[in-house]
Amino acid sequence: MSRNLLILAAAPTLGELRDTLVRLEDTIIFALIERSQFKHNNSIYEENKMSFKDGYKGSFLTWFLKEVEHVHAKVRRYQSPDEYPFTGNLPEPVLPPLAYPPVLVDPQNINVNEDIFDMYVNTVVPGITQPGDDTNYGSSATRDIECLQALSRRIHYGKFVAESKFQDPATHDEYVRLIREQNRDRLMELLTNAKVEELLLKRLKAKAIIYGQDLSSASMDANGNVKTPHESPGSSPVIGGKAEERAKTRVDYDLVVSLYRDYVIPLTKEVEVEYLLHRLDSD
Ligand SMILES: O=C(O)C(=O)C[C@]1(C(=O)O)C=C[C@@H](O)C=C1
Repeated sequence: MSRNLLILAAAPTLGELRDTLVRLEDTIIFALIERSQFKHNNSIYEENKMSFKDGYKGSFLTWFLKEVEHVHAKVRRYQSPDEYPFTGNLPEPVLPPLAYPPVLVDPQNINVNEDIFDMYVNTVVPGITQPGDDTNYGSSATRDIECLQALSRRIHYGKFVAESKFQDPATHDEYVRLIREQNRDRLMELLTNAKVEELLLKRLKAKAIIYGQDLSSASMDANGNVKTPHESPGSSPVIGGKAEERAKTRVDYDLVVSLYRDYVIPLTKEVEVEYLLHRLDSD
């Protein structure tokens, strides 16, 4: 179960944090499925492709992000320690500040959203969408923002994960020693748990396959019951399946797995290491 960051008396446990990361897998997979129903619509991402009546210079997506983040900043989104904006110069909230318990010690206010944005626009979108332009720019960019926000939240959760590892009595002294040495490589080794990563990738593949199935009339019998794999060989669930089977799911499950393996987990670990390297700055 995940916990409300506002009512935390102490740092969440590693188990609680991992539960939140598991839940965010669902959010991310569904957001990717939502985006993949529209074509690539590359015009959204090109700088100065569209002319804005308000004089803005940049891409349609960055303009949209700026507008959305302005509204969200006003309702205190970026005061929450697990929410990080992609744009700058945001307005002050219209509501009084909330008192978040000081769980994180984050003097640098580490924010890797630039890397997340580049990875998402240049690798994820071309991978999950069909090429071409269907002019659904607003709808596509709305889904893009949902994907970006979910990825950003997941990756910056690495700060909480790092804090709980730092506070774990079994490894605390070792972390303190490595932080004092500013030993990035050893910190990376110490915080890595290969077994957890392996299980995560297996679970993610199963989820992407199951959530990605199209339960349309072709996969139902006359009574509206879902056909089991042997009744409907062509549209069977495809755990361990081939490329042509993969194309029948709403999102390419191999792509979801490689997104996590090559970007989401490494960026989370990068956030963890950066956080730890600065953990003792104010001591
Ligand atoms: O669960 C952890 O211990 C984490 O640090 C999170 C995470 C991940 O990104 O999912 C990152 C590093 C570990 O090797 C395992 C998993």
